[in-house]
Amino acid sequence: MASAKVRIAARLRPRIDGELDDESVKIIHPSNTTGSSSSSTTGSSFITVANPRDPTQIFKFPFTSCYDQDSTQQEIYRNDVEPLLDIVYNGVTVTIFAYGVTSSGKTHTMQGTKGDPGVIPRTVRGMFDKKAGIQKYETSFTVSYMEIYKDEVYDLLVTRENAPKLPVRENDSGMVFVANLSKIPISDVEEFESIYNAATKHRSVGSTNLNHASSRSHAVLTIEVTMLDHIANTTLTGKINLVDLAGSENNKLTGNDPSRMAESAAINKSLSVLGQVVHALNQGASRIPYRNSKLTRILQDALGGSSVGLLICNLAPGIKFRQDTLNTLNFAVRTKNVENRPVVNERDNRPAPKPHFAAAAIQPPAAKPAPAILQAISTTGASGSGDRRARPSLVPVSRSHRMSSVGGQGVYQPFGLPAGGGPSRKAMGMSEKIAEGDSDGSASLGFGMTEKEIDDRISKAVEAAVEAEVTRRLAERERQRAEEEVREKTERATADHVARSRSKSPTKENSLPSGVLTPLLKRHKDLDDELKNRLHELEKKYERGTKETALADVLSPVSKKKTGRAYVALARAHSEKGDLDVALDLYRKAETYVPDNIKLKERWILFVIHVFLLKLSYARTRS
Ligand SMILES: Nc1ncnc2c1ncn2[C@@H]1O[C@H](COP(=O)(O)OP(=O)(O)OP(=O)(O)O)[C@@H](O)[C@H]1O
Repeated sequence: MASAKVRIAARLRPRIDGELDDESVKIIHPSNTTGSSSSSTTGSSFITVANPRDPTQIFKFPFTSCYDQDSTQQEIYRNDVEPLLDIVYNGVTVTIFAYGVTSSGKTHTMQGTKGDPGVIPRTVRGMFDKKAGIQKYETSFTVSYMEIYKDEVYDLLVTRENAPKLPVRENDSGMVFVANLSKIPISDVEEFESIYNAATKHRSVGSTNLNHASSRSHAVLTIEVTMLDHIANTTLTGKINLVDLAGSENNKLTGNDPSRMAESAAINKSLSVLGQVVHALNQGASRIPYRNSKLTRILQDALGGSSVGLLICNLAPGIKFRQDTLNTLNFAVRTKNVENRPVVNERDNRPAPKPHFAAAAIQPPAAKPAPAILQAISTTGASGSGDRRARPSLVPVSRSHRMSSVGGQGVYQPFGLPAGGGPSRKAMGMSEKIAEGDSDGSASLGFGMTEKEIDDRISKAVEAAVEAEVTRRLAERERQRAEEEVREKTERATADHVARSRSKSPTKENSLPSGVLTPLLKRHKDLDDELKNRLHELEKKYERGTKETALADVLSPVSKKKTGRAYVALARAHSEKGDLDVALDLYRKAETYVPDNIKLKERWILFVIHVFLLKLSYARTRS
């Protein structure tokens, strides 16, 4: 299956007023190219950076596209962005992101100014220009625009006061998407510009020592093009994500106040997770930490996924940025090894074959398996094959979508649609053929049966299946009812017992006999430091009787898991000491942190039953 590496372009911005530039960052073009940028075909431009600690040592970074201080917005668009539009028009998702330290020129490159527009406005114009040359489809466009601010996603196309935090979700096929994000239809460039200009004002921007209009969020603009082919009855969906990342920051240089610091911490954390994702992909790690930040979850498709990626690295020339420049270039070097497996998003709009023919006793000739990349990809980024398989597109694709892997020589070769006639088409052919029979349903279909006989067989098979399903559901309902009854009884008994012990000793429920951790920690020498610290914290908190209420909501998934584990360990320790009520409560608390952990739920229910039975037998013995 053809793969495509993430393409890299690097751009050095000009020196700005008051900035000291010792010219230690240089763009070197091959002698045979004219102008300020290399074409993407020469591949021999490179960037040199002097080591900040030892200026005699020069680091060299070769990239296919390098742009110096005199490069223009048009050059970048023409060389690196415009060729990607054909890919979008072939039903593939393209993601372009601008990366670099704060004030390195990301927003200038992506957004630009009214007089000197950047990648975003040029891309939209280019998309509309290309549409005119495509007669085959009925084409429509939509725009969506979001920002990720302090690891929360907001819709930039709604007014700020009304903008709720949007959840990032995964559909049944493992596609990551932002729920409830608006998608506005656009019919021309002017319409786009009025929406975009208004929305950009909603973006979180603040002043720092390094940039008076510094982006405090990551912004993701998506243009989706839907192409309806009325003759073939298919829909092709191409997308381009244009991402202006917030810049990494050194708080000593930015002079950030406490509120800027909080923003800065979120920015630096998400960028560091981005680095970890790239590192893990390069290592062929079994777990890629996409889920550790919203940014990487949303960009999952562009890194090791099914879209085509272009990373524009923005560099600032000032002396004070030297280390950041090296960090950015090192990130670019690592990213250029990341491989994606682009797929074409095409949906067959023809009605599915009648279900009874599909399920019939007569089996149509076995269709070849669809080249659906979705079958082969890991949907969570956390599963374990270890290879660098593509992850799914950001596009939530309906089940009827046909996803074909993109063939061809490389990312920048425009490619045609895969030839028609996939399995669904074959199945369709079959049903069409059967439907040609006589209207009285008595025509022989060449399988030794009339259509009526086939229908009878199918009806019987369906009836039997329905009956079996009804029986299964009734049994399941009965089982759940019985379980519920046991649980209710147990809870009632436990509540009575707790109430009784409370009346005897009001503080007992929250008290933790000191030293309970010592034997536990001795036994579990393998507990890591973080878990140990967490246990100590919990012990203290428990002694103070602190309420857990909203804590579970604010922790990261990893912290929640660790806290859940810590509670389980404490619960066990208490259970072994015979403090069953305390243990019960701790299990319940553990469950609030990891509500999806079925094993824990089972363990908790068993424990509740165990306590209930113990108490019952104790009560019987006493009476
Ligand atoms: N190629 C360029 N030509 C002229 N000016 C530029 C260029 N690139 C950046 N600048 C100027 O440099 C300053 C910083 O650029 P910009 O705001 O785009 O940086 P940024 O990387 O987006 O910063 P932040 O991460 O803080 O948002 C701006 O004043 C911008 O106009």
